Amino acid sequence: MTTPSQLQPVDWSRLPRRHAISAADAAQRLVRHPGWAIEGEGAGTALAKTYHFANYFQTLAFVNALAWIAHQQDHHPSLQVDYGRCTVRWNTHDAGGLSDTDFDCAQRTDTLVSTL
Ligand SMILES: C[C@H](O)[C@H](O)[C@H]1CNC2=NC(N)=NC(=O)C2=N1
Repeated sequence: MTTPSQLQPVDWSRLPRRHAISAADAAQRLVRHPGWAIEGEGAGTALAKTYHFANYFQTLAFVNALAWIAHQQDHHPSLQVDYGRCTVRWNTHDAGGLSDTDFDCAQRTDTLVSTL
């Protein structure tokens, strides 16, 4: 039987360094990410989107699949989980705001949802 300890380790050293991007730059990038919104300000600025699901089980299945992306990318979103929806907020605390990684992970989240 395969257990999590037998999975290949993720080589996080290959991930790009994370730099904060300006509010103007973030607003420009947002147009390429339908349904996502920029919330908050300063270090608390986040890229947010709410996804809707048929029931609690499907919502949690999404959360578990997203956990794999978070693990691979070494980037961990804030999640608000309700019965049939989940709000995902990407923010880079290391950079004190938004970074390329947040937009990359937003795209990965959309791609995941499109395959569920
Ligand atoms: C040491 C570790 O790589 C860092 O703390 C990572 C982990 N996960 C992270 N997740 C998020 N959302 N932002 C970060 O800056 C971040 N940094």
